[in-house]
Amino acid sequence: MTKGIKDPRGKLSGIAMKIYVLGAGAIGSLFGALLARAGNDVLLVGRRPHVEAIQRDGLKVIGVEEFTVDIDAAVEIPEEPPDLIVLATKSYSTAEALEAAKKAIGERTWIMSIQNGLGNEEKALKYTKNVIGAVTTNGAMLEAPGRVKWTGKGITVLGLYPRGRHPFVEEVKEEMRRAGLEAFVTENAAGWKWAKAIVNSAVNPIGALLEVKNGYLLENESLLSIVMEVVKEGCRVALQNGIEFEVPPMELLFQTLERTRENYNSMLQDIWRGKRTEVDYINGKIVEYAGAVGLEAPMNELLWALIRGKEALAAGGKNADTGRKGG
Ligand SMILES: NC(=O)C1=CN([C@@H]2O[C@H](COP(=O)(O)OP(=O)(O)OC[C@H]3O[C@@H](n4cnc5c(N)ncnc54)[C@H](O)[C@@H]3O)[C@@H](O)[C@H]2O)C=CC1
Ligand SMILES: CC(C)(CO)C(=O)C(=O)O
Repeated sequence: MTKGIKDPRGKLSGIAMKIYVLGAGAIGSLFGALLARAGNDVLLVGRRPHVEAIQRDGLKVIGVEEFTVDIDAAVEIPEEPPDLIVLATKSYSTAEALEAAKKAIGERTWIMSIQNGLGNEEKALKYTKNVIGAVTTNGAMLEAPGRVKWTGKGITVLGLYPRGRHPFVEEVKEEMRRAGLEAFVTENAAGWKWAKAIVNSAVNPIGALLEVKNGYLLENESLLSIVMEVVKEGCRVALQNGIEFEVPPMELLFQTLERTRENYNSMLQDIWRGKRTEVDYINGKIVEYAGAVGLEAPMNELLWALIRGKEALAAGGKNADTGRKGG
């Protein structure tokens, strides 16, 4: 287990960054564990069962790599401003999490969203101009309190949000690389966030409605053509909103489906757990941005409504086709 010696300022001596992970669930705990193992002063801010398990036994990482890290964890964010807040809640928790964290957002504090969906960085920009947008294709799952599974090694693209460059972004990229995360800087963070959201807007709801692995969408011709039409609709909305792409979403779609053939997507997993999904911040946001520029987004609108309906059924514990209780 790694643990540094705190200096009078409360920073671990000779440590690169003081980092709070706000919303330490699956992906936040993975990023936090890796950054802590690399010697950063990391605090995970999460929910009680997970926090207490970490305080008792450290945080165990399994899957791609296996290690245990002795890392600070708390249910409340401290007032002392860190260098970096990694925003890792689900998108529907962002507003509340940031409002609760505002006491910790100092003049020099940066906020980096590693979330899926649209609108998170805009919420962070209400508190500071120091915002980084990041897209990660790493996969993580919280197996139990105090234990996170690194389910898939991917890349993380990060940049000053909405676009541009800043030396601090390069520093974060270097820290992520030192931590064993494959990280790259982009000057077009907004374009990457939109490209990922457009891929999610097509893959997640269709995979969730049919309850199939991502690979099935590749193998079934008629389904793939629908997925591609949803991607095209999202691209039209993005371009009309002035978004440019470094990687075309259609290319990212096929890369993603190939790489994650065996995945049940996160929206389907949330539905199976009877949890709220992020559909409002994926398909819902695309519908909102379409309206803002006088466009219609009928496919996103339909998928948004269908997933809301499926969420309601799952929350009520009913299975649509039989009406029987449970899965
Ligand atoms: N899990 C994954 O493999 C990946 C997730 N993402 C994205 O990252 C974001 C987080 O996803 P997950 O880690 O899977 O979700 P999660 O639900 O496992 O983790 C979020 C955690 O934040 C906690 N939380 C919410 N509000 C809080 C607050 N105010 N203070 C403290 N804790 C709070 C929740 O209770 C939860 O434990 C989502 O936008 C997701 O789409 C992106 C890539 C991969
Ligand atoms: C890329 C994809 C679709 C992988 O499953 C994902 O981001 C998710 O499941 O939310």
